[in-house]
Amino acid sequence: MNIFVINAGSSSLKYQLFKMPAEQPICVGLIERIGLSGSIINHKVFTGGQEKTVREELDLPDHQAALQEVVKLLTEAGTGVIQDPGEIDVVGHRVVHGGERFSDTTVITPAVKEQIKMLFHLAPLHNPGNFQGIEVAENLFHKATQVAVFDTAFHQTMPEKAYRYAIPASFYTQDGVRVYGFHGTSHKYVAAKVGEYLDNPEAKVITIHLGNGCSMAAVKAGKCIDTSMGFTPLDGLIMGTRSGAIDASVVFYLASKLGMPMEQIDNLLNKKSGMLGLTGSSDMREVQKARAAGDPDAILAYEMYAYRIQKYIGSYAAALNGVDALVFTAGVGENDALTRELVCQNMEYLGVHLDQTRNAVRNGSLREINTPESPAKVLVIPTNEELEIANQCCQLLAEVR
Ligand SMILES: Nc1ncnc2c1ncn2[C@@H]1O[C@H](COP(=O)(O)OP(=O)(O)O)[C@@H](O)[C@H]1O
Ligand SMILES: CC(=O)OP(=O)(O)O
Ligand SMILES: [Mg+2]
Repeated sequence: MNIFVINAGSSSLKYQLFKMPAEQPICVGLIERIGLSGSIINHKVFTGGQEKTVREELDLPDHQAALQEVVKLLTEAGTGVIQDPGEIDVVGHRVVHGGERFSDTTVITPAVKEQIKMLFHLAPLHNPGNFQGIEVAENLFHKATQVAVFDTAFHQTMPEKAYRYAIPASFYTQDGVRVYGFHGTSHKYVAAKVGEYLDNPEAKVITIHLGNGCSMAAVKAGKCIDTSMGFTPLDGLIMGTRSGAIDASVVFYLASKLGMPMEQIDNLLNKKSGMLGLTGSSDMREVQKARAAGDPDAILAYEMYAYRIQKYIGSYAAALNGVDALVFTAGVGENDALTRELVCQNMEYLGVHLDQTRNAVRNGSLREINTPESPAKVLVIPTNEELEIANQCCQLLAEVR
């Protein structure tokens, strides 16, 4: 069975074609810096034991433009891997917000699409792009079964004390205002890898997903017990363009004292804040360069970014009653040794001891970066949301057939 997976993040579009259940990748692609100048496409094809990479640089203003490029790469001579769209049996879509309605992987029907559309305002950087992906895929691969895998699903195991807000209950029961949590597919994938690596299915793990969007999860015995994003992907950590946790009164102040319309405040906190607001760039590679050049804004932004993560580590260690492993994943978590170093400073009280030499190594596989004596493990685990989505599609279709 050929499963094509589309993972639209806020700044990126990732896609993979797999032969399942063998988990054999046929092509893998990553488009970065969507919406910024100089978007980068990396498209890799695996045929007959050989690997061929195509790299392109062009300006892609939005996810729609990015998807059009993907379609070209998939089908054109030289880069293509399919002759006929009918070769794709299933398209697996990452959908970020599933609301209260979707806690499991689901086959996409017109009613499901309607629901995803109704959640646009709760995930403005994501659900619209996810929806576009579904529409493009339905047109292109009209014979394929379209499946949605929700970022919110893995967090459904949180206890009520973790997912409720201390506001009158009717806002939860009638309006669904609660913590949902996001990046669930990634947290689930890396937490499972830690369980295997430690050979301890009961492990107490803190997963730290640092991409353009950033979130953490406290995971006990493979199940999420708390997470840092909330009702929407705006809460918690400092991100590429999002503020993360902020006193709600700031919103009232901006509205009533400064006269900012709600839409503008929403835009400010989701798209103009975080590292972008603090330094002028949402791309951690650029912030890192500025920091190395002595830019005080970049130095402070790095400190704030790491300090926020440390505070969540402390609270999740409390929630878990200890920690067996910290896991860094996603674009920044996998690649930025400096972030990992700053986060792991002053963590001896938790038994976290980072090994600088191991931390500096860069490769694409699971690696341990703590000292040999460190009671807690510190791991870098490349996430693979696409593979997790492909596996979940297989499981769902085995159940419904
Ligand atoms: N070598 C690197 N060093 C530091 N940051 C990096 C590196 N490579 C990628 N990143 C950062 O990863 C982030 C994107 O991560 P990713 O997980 O792809 O994001 P998303 O899926 O949220 O769009 C960007 O901020 C980018 O700067
Ligand atoms: C939910 C979220 O923030 O996703 P991403 O990091 O892919 O933008
Ligand atoms: Mg992502």
